[in-house]
Formats: sequence, structure tokens, C-alpha cells
Amino acid sequence: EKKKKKLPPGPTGFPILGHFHLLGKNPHQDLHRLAEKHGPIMYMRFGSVPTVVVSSPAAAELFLKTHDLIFANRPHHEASSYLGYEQRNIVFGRYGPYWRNMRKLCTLELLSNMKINQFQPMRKAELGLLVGSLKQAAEAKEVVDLSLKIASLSADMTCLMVFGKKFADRDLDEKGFKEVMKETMEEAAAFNLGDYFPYLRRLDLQGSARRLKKLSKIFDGFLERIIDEHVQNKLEKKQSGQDFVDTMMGIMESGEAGFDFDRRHVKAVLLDMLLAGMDTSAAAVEWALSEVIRHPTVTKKLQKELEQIVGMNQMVEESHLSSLKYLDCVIKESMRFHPVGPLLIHESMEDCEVDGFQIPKKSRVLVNVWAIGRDPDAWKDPDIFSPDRFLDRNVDLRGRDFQLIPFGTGRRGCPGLQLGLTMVQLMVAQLVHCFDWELPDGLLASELDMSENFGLVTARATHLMAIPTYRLHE
Ligand code: HEM
Repeated sequence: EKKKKKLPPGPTGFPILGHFHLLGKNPHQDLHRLAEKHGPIMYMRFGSVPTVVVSSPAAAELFLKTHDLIFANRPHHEASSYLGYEQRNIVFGRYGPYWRNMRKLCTLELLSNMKINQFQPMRKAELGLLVGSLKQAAEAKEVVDLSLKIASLSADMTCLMVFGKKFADRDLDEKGFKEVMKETMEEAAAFNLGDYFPYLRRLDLQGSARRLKKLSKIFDGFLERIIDEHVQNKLEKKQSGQDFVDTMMGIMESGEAGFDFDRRHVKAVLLDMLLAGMDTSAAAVEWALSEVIRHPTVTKKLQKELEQIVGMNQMVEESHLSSLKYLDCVIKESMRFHPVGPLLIHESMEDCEVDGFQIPKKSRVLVNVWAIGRDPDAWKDPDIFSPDRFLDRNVDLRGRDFQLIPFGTGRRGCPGLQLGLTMVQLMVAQLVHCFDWELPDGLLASELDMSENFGLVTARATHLMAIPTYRLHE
């Protein structure tokens, strides 16, 4: 009862998500014992699917470390059929040799430290372009749509790495990149009846299959054009370097993969990199900047650190990042407070027993990262944004400490962690170092709307508009 009062409501607006709670009669005394020992765990049935919601660091450790292998599967999701090329991708892929091989391939060819470093000059150039355009806006004292700018920068960086070139907004579809991405994330995140009542799937009562089909057609056409272009360039020997598409096509043509690998697999993994990388990084930057703007003392402290480490005569370089300790605290605090993946969605591969509690095969496990980040037993004053809490506390966000897991952890943890973190740290540092930010229409920083627009898998910040003033010495 005491715990119930202290815990916040869950991210989807479900007041029970943050709590230990059972629907109906409780046949599971073992679950009570488990929850008493490890903190809030909820067990219920959504339709025909047994579902466990885990909302404390200790319980998350049980599912993502102690029993990681058993819970390393992903459940069926309507979006996985359409956007995951029938679960041929990594994000929705079923645990097994194919998923392992694909993940290894992507880590090696795109997400390794060596590959990330290769793209450092590209990130510097792209960020330089953004700073240039913001400088012009600063001279004209214009209001800037920061959300849009950040989303475009993240899209450009991701496309350059994955496809070897940038695209105009309308190249994907007449609605534009950002709009299609937004619709896709919303569909992927939506609660879908068919996932819990399989016999309703064919009726498509919510119309999500129809909408997902339409979206997947847009992406498929776009990816087909990109692959054709790469094939053509290779035939005409027009190409300079080798990008991720060339590498994937090379593996497909050589037959060296050692597992089924055709165009559908190439497209599935290209779409993964686009969908998993672009929106997450942009949302994380948006949240962090919004919090920095809302807290002038945090802005001052961060700017002071940047002045000392980087100096007022130059922009931030990636080589500075490891020395920016307060920046590290700001990003950690922002990810604790606003995880862009508030619920990790896993599935049990077999019947198992977790500390005395029986969990059947194909149960869904939702790790409530949002509630864990606000667990009063793990965090002092969890509802206050305070980066300073990390100054004297060695808490890591890479999956070692279960009270802070914005990238997940274990077998299904984010393989793009290093790339995503680098992009987020660099963008936030640069935008705070080069500019002071003022909100338009005399809006006070404390009045900035921070209401969280949650879906099941992503959380978006509200639109951030602001007026920049350039700070660096010419
Ligand atoms: C700030 C940026 C990012 C955040 C916060 C983030 C967060 C996450 C989270 C929470 C998961 C789910 C983990 C789980 O279910 O246990 C995930 C999975 C994944 N992420 Fe990221 N991510 C980010 C950037 C990226 C980038 C840049 C890429 C690649 C270009 C990427 C690729 C993936 C993939 C492929 C998966 C699926 C892994 C699997 O199912 O095996 N992410 N990410």
C-alpha cells in the first residue's frame, strides 16, 4: 500500500503500469513473494496473452540478466509483418541463429567503434551546416523550429551512413520524411487488438493493417529505388566509396552469409537502421535540450564546462566529449526522466520459473523503463530534473546498472548505443555551446510544455520552438 502511493502512473496513462497489481482473483501467491522481494511486478492477461509488467530495477535484472536468454524473443506485432518484412529484421526478429547473424553483421558493418569513427567528419560537416543556418536565424532574430531542425539533422546523418547520400524531404513520399516517420512510429507503437486476440487479426477492426500496408509500400518503393541505384552505379563504375547498402548487396550476391539472404533481408535491415536510429536520437536530443532550456542553472553550468574544455573560439569536436563530465550528467538525467523507449517489449521462449513464479511460454514481458527511472526506492526526488545527482554517483547507462536502462540491456539491448549516444551528446553540446536559447512570445522557460506524448514504444517531446543568439567569438 505504501509503495502504491509513492509510485507514479505508468507511461501509457495506465495508472496501474507503475504498480504491483493483479487483475481478477490472485492465484499467484508466488508473484506476491516475488514482488515483495524485487519490487513492482504486475501479471495479467491481455486477451489470450499472459503479460508481465516489470517496474523496478531488481525485477528488470531478473528478466534482462538472470533469465535474459529465455526472454530474448520478440512477440508478434502487426507492425513486424509489414515493416519488418515478416520478422526478417533485427528489431522485431525472433530470437535464433538468423537474428543473431543479422545483428552481428550490422554491428560489424555499421555500428562498430571503427565504423562510427569513420563517419566522424560527416557528422562534423552536417552539424556545421546546421550551426551555419542557425547563425543566420540568430542574426535575423527569427524563431526556429528546433524539433524540425534536429529531426532533419538526424535523418541526414543516418541516411549518409546507411545509404551514402542525403534525401530531399519529398524523396520518400509527398507527405515528407518527418510526417511518414511520425505516422510509422505511431502505428508501430499503437496498442493493437489483433496482437492480443489473434482470431480478431483478420478483421483488422482498428484499420492498422491497412495503414501499415500503405506505409510499408512507401518504404519498400524507396528502398527498391535506392538498391537499384546502387546496382546501377556499380555497373557503371560510378561509385566512389562503399556504403552499408553496397556491403549488404555484396554479401547477398556472394552467398557468403551462410543463411538465407535476399533482397527482402537487405531491405529489412536497411529499414531497421532508418527506423531504430533516426527518430530515437532526434527525440533524445529534443528532450535534453527542452530540459536544459527549462533550467537556466543547468544551462549556465553546462556552458561554463564547454567554455573551459572547448573554449569560445571553436565548435565542439567529438574528441571533447569524453572530457565533458557535466554534459554526461545532463544526458543521463534526461534519459532517466524521458526514456525514448519507455517500454521494452520481450517474450518468453519457453515455460520458465522466475524466483519461484511460473511464467508460461509466449508470455509478453514489458519492462517499464519509464517507471524504473522514477522509482522512489532507486532515485531521490525522482520527479525533479537534476543532472547533479550523477556528479557523485557512478551510475552507468550502458546496461550495467538496472536503475538506468534507456538503451535496454542484455541480448536485445540496443546495438546502436555508441552511435546514438555520440550523436545525442554531440548535438546537445554543440547547440548549447554555440547558442543561447530564448522561447518565443515571451514564454517563460518554466512554462515550456513538457507533457509526454507516449506510445507503447516511443515517447515524443512536444514541439520545441526557440530563438537563438550566437555565443562564440568569430
Ligand atoms: C539515443 C538513441 C537511441 C536510443 C535511446 C535507443 C534505444 C533502444 C532501445 C530501448 C531498444 C530496445 C532494447 C530492448 O528491447 O531491450 C533498442 C533496440 C534497437 N536499437 Fe536502439 N536506440 C538508439 C539509437 C539507435 C541507433 C542509432 C541504431 C542504429 C542505427 C539503433 C538500432 C537498434 C536496433 C537494431 C535495435 C533492436 C535490437 C534487437 O532487437 O536485437 N538504435 N534501442
